[in-house]
Amino acid sequence: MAAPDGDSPSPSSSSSSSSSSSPPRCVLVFSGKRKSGKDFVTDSLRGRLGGDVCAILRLSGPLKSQFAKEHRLQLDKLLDASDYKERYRGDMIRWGEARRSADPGFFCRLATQSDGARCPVWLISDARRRSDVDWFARHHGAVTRTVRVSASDDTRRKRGWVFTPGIDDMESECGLDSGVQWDWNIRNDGSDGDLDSQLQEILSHVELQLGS
Ligand SMILES: Nc1ncnc2c1ncn2[C@@H]1O[C@H](COP(=O)(O)OP(=O)(O)OP(=O)(O)O)[C@@H](O)[C@H]1O
Ligand SMILES: C[C@@](O)(CCOP(=O)(O)O)CC(=O)O
Repeated sequence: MAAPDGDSPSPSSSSSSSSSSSPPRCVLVFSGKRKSGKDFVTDSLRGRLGGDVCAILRLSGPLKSQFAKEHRLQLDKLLDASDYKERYRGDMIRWGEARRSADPGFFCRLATQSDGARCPVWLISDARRRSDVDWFARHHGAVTRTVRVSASDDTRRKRGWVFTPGIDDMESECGLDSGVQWDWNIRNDGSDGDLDSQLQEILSHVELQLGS
């Protein structure tokens, strides 16, 4: 994976950027469109691996937290799959892009400095831009793998997705439609059984990385 993201590594943004003394043993960077099931898939993987070894790190976590503070909004509702979040999505995208244009690694660095980053396995649940993928390649390249989660528009609609111009046709949703060679492509349209068999390969990889 290429790694030019333009932010200059500092002691707090290098591979020792987590609050852990040891760097992660395995980093999985997930991407997918709205309602493709990124959270569902990463929750499912963490459920199997266990919360003691595996943390879900959301790039949108520090973004939503700061956005909620500045705009006096309810953070818990921005974090779940609610209509409330969708109401503010456009504003959050624009707010985040202003930060990213000054420092493309801004949210990657914050997410990997959270408490969860003490775990040896990181599931980065929401890469949306090339700069996100490049940041992990640059700082944790040896242990980073990428996963694209897809679902048909029909499935996504059944999960509540409504095409919204200005969101679904912009970088936040389309920035990783091409240009990345995904290590795994997960099709999340069907039953739990279908998903389980696809996740098995990823779980085997993680277990190998952990040496178990
Ligand atoms: N395989 C599945 N089986 C059952 N329900 C699913 C499955 N995948 C996703 N869902 C449900 O679809 C909805 C959207 O999934 P999820 O929140 O994981 O998507 P997302 O890609 O994280 O979306 P967003 O980017 O909008 O946050 C949730 O209610 C989730 O529980
Ligand atoms: C503002 C934004 O982070 C919202 C992401 O929300 P979610 O991952 O769909 O819950 C999207 C973006 O960064 O472009």
